[in-house]
Amino acid sequence: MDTERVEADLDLTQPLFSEEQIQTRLAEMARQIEADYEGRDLLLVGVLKGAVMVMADLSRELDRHVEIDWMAVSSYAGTKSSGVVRILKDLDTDLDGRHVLIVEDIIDTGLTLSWLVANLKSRGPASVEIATLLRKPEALEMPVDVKYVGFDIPNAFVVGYGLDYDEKYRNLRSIGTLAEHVYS
Ligand SMILES: O=P(O)(O)OC[C@H]1O[C@H](OP(=O)(O)OP(=O)(O)O)[C@H](O)[C@@H]1O
Ligand code: HPA
Ligand SMILES: [Mg+2]
Repeated sequence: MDTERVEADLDLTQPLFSEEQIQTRLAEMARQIEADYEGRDLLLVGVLKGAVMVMADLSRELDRHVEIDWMAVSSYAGTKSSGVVRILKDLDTDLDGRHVLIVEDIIDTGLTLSWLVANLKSRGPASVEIATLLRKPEALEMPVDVKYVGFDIPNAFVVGYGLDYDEKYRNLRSIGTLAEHVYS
């Protein structure tokens, strides 16, 4: 299967958001972010690897200067959150006095982001907010205060546009739900 084109896997997914729907929503979020951070420096912190596509498109939609940095944290094995968050790669940037906007692909249980927000807040930033493309309200286990949400989605495993199952499907332009028999 790995040698076949990624579209061959599309029969395993149900479409949820098209490329166009994603880009339209990101543009709306960008307008909000531009207004809210007017006159203030802004540091975008992307969470590897899932947020790569959101960061690329959201940051280019912003009509202003931003800095971009990355963290890699991991809590997932397969389709289940382990609840234990590890830093795999830390920021290169000192957060002292900075306005930080975390850019994420998805908030599922909230374990990753609740941990990450607390971690970044301990570094003396002026502010820490979250922008996520997707959120699963029914899956939330830890409360997370999210300022910018693209779409609230049902509690099913989704792939595409950065989101993976077993490191695959990240390069799909659209987002779909993965057929349950693939991972159960
Ligand atoms: O709200 P939660 O239940 O904590 O889940 C959300 C997190 O899980 C995914 O990352 P993952 O750990 O799979 O790493 P990846 O981005 O490299 O795929 C996703 O990108 C979020 O960071
Ligand atoms: O639904 C999901 N899909 C892919 N990765 C994820 N990480 C948390 N939730 C998800
Ligand atoms: Mg993942």
